[in-house]
Formats: sequence, C-alpha cells, structure tokens
Amino acid sequence: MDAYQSVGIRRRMKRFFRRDGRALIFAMDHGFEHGPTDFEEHWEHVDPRIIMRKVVRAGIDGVMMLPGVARLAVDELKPDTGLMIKLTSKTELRPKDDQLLQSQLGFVEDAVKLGADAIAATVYWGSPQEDVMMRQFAEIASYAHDLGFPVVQFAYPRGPYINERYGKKEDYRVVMYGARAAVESGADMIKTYWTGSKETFAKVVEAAAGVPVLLSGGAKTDNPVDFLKLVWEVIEAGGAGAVVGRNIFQRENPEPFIKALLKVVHRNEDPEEAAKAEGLL
Ligand SMILES: O=C(COP(=O)(O)O)[C@@H](O)[C@H](O)[C@H](O)COP(=O)(O)O
Repeated sequence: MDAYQSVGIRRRMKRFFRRDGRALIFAMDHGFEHGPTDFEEHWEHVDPRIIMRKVVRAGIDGVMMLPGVARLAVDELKPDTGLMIKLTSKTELRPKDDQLLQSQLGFVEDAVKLGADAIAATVYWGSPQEDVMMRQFAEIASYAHDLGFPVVQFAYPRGPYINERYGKKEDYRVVMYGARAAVESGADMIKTYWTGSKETFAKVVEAAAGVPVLLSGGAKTDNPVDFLKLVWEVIEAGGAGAVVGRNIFQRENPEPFIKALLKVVHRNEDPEEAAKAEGLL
C-alpha cells in the first residue's frame, strides 16, 4: 500500500498535468523578482486579479505565484486550476553579486493555508551561494513531501564559474547538469532554460530521467509565432510544457495567445496553424 503522502503527491501533480502528461502554467512572480516595470507595456496586468481572470478564462492548466500575490488572486482561479506557490525569490534591488542567492520569503505552511497544489523553490546551481539554496530546497522539499505536496525546482545554473566554464548559462551541458541536480535533490517537476535547440533540450529531458521538465518562458518575443515555435520544439524534445510569464502578460490580448499555446502543448499543433486558428496571423 502507498503511504498517504505518495497518494497526495500523485493527486496534486494531476492538477497541473493533463492525461497527456503536459501542462501550460502561467507565472506571475515578476513584480517581486524583476520589479513592477515588467508590467509597464500593459499596466492593467499589474493587478493580478485582472490578468489571472484572463488566463483562467483562456483555459490555463496552472498558475505560479508568490504567497502574497496568491492571497490577492486565488479567487479568480477555477477549482481545478493547479496552484503552485513559490517560496523563494530575490529582488533586483540587491547588489548584483547578491542576486546570485534566492532567499526564502514564505513557509510550506503558508502554501498549505493558501490551498497550494505544489510548492516551488529556486536553486541557482553553480552560484557561490549554491550551498544555502541546496539546504533551503532540502528543507522545503522534505517537509512538503511529508505533507503530500509535490515540489518544483527552478533549476537555474548561474554565476561567474558557469560563465567561465561554459560561456553562457544556457549551454545545454550546464542546463542538463542543473536538471540532473534537481532530480537528484528530490524535485518532482523541473523548470529550466531553453538550450537553443530541440536536440539539446532532449538531452536535458533525458538527464531528468522521467521527472517532468518545463520550459522557463523568458523575454517576450515580438512575433507571437516565434514563441509558439519555441514551445513546439520543447514538446517535440519530450518536455512537459512551459511556465510562461512575460509572453502572456506583456501582450495586450493574451487570451488567443494562450489558446494557441494550449494547442501546441496539448495537441502538438503546428505553431503557424495554431496562431492562424486563434486570429494571431
Ligand atoms: O524564474 C524566473 C525569473 O528568471 P530570471 O531570473 O529572469 O531568469 C521567474 O521569475 C519567472 O516566473 C519565469 O522566468 C517565467 O516567466 P517568464 O520568463 O516567462 O517571464
């Protein structure tokens, strides 16, 4: 017989992943992590209730937020929208070198009180502060698992040594290393960078050995089809979907874009066809 916690973890994973094992998740931690200027292109989206209403209406599978934003916006979610609460972050107000550390800003209990379905924390692998984030992740994961909650690791290689050794943090060898480190440290889902090609991202997926790998969206592309193409490659590479922020909330009308993304993620639809069907082309 399974332990109660294992059942809880399996059930909660299903709140994000459909039967195809894929998910499209909306990210909104930018007001803290990048600052409110990220919302300037479409300022009404600085209010999490407004953008959350739109993404839920478009059919998003899950959302990711810090605890305080969740408190403002969870009433906009459907009962079956997966809620991922992230417990670590950093501001861009810190001195540059100190931005290589994500600090804990909330506790597993807070996520439980908010009705979370998964708990997330970042590790900047290779950072001079790696040890602090490893311990932070271990504490969060151990307690969350005890309570039956899946844990998501934002596994981001980052820091001067990464640049020196690999040239850039998106080199597939180091992204793959971060994903593997996430698996070995007990993550149930991984969110990481795009490596630049389907072939290299497939290596990251393989290194994760069955733990779902989600793309971390990145900066908004001017042409929406370019981002749809990128996500299509992630899916073709065996990725489990994407966690997307700016490509959604920096668009004036995010709903058709989300619908097109859902077609790519869940139906492997051709990006241009999906864009046409949603009136984006
Ligand atoms: O990981 C994050 C930021 O990463 P960053 O330090 O900007 O590389 C999260 O704050 C975002 O939620 C995540 O990047 C997804 O949002 P977008 O990148 O799609 O905007």
